[in-house]
Amino acid sequence: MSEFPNVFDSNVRPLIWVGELDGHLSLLEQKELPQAERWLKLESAAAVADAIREMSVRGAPAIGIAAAYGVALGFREDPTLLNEAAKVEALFELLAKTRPTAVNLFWALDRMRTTLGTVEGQPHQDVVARLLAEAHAINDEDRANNQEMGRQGAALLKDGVRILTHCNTGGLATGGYGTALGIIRAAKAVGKLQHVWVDETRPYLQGARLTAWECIQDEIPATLITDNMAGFYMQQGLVDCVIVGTDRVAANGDVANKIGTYSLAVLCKYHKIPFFVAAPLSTIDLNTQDGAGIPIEERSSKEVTEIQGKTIAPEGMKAAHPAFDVTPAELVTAIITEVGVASAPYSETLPSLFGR
Ligand SMILES: CSC[C@@H](O)[C@@H](O)C(=O)COP(=O)(O)O
Repeated sequence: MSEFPNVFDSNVRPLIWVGELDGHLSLLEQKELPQAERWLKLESAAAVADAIREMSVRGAPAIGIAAAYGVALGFREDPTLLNEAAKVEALFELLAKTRPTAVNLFWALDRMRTTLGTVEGQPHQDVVARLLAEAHAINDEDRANNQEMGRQGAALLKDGVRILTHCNTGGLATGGYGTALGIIRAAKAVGKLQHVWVDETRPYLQGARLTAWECIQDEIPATLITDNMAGFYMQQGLVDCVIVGTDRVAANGDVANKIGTYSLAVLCKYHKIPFFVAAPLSTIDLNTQDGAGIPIEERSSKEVTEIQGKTIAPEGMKAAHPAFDVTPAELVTAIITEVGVASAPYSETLPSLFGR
């Protein structure tokens, strides 16, 4: 049994620091959910980098939070980093190279680098303490931002809403509560939610394994569907809106998210259904002009030819696995953030969320 507070509620938090300065990062192993609830004990930057690369932790905000703890652990492990700039660069590179698409990773590393700049010349213990405090802040702020995003998003929805969602955007993908799934949680909390259609999200099955798990824990009324059923239920008039998360929003409002998101947006356009994107400010990348500038991660073809270690395609069959796609801004009804809701023209409304 887990030594942690009940994870089977809306307090699902995949990243928990245990102990003080000499403690460790406890990470809920997402590859084993829903079959097993196992917590990994991470005590080094390399272990954190592996956990991100191998998807023991995944989801844009959660990747960023893990990387922030990775920086703190890297400095704790090796006091010589204080005097060797090349080692600091190697640490940041180790973490930055884990996954390319979610901008939260780079956002969190930038924030840790800025923090590092404020403790120059200080004793090792103090530097580690400051870095750890920043990682905690990133973790806690993300959760609070998700709750606010939930409030903002729920206000847009009608009573009795039936929502379709893709991938996993819940507590597991964040510091807690979730982005798109956070809005769904909030809609339930205010009594507006009728039902959720959960896309299984081939090939990695984040919907079937993780979102379904969170819905069961929180008693969110939901039905699991395969990705190719979305159009069927829209045609039947049983979907009022789609809400998804995102790994990176470009300055023009193009949205990168889990492969299959673009197809949903096109279906929404045909069926005249609102297509909402939940994005904390940490996922909005004003430095990337449009979707063409967003790197799309290509993952192992085995994740397509195998399901949970069992081969489903004939030996020798090639398979492709772009892990994300880009939905053009023109298909996005609104982008819901913790500081407000943006709609087209995004090149004007997104900067204004940052007070620009
Ligand atoms: C809050 S989660 C938003 C996105 O990160 C989510 O929709 C997603 O695409 C996750 O992809 P993953 O490959 O599982 O890390």
